[in-house]
Amino acid sequence: MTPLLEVRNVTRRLPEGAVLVRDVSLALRAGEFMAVTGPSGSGKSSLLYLLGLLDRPSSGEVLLEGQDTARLPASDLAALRLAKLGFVFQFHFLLPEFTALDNVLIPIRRLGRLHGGAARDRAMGLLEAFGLADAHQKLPEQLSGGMRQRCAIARALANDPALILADEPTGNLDSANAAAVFDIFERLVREEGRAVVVVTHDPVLAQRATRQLRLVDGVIVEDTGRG
Ligand SMILES: Nc1ncnc2c1ncn2[C@@H]1O[C@H](COP(=O)(O)OP(=O)(O)OP(=O)(O)O)[C@@H](O)[C@H]1O
Repeated sequence: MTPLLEVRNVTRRLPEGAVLVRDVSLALRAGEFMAVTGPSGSGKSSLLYLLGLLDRPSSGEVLLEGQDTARLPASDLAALRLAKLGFVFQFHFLLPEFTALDNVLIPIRRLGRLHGGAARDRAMGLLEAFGLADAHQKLPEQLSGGMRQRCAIARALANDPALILADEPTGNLDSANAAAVFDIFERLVREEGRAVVVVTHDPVLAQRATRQLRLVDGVIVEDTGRG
């Protein structure tokens, strides 16, 4: 079966020559939960941006559902990200002037597959699933840190992406809220068959993933899912 996402011999070099990611190849399938670990500056975020079509490799291929993305214009990449990928970052990036509900509704409306009540039902369903039903009219600043990050995850799932990419999503959370975020990721993988890639510094949380990818100096030094 075609992998959800495949990168082949991907290198990302800065114009002045520094190499952030060097000759990385991997395939990611539905139902995989992959933790990306490695020392600070080892290229974890750089790799995640390449996997998420937020950045382009200097060389190598990035295929989403078998489609080569190399020559797609930026607008097509943005459309693919909106429809097929969900992102969660260390900082929630919720829009401060919009309610929790509107933050989840905005990507649904931008994609335009669901309208009116159906769009609202989808957004409310996600907020309910993450314990935010009663908070749907609150602004981000009125939510706790854990609630904000769960709202950011609800937003990442708004358009039903097959793949969720998370960069240090628990970096600003206490251990209970961090564990709750990983509980959600496990559920998305086990019960819904999505794929999750999570960059984390936390070795205990990383062990909850089903696949471990370790980077040093932009190179994969361990990938338990290879083979
Ligand atoms: N656009 C850029 N311009 C210059 N340097 C960059 C750029 N992007 C990344 N870097 C540098 O490349 C290296 C790899 O960065 P990256 O953020 O991918 O590492 P990381 O493993 O995610 O690090 P951390 O764990 O500290 O977040 C770092 O030394 C970083 O400072």
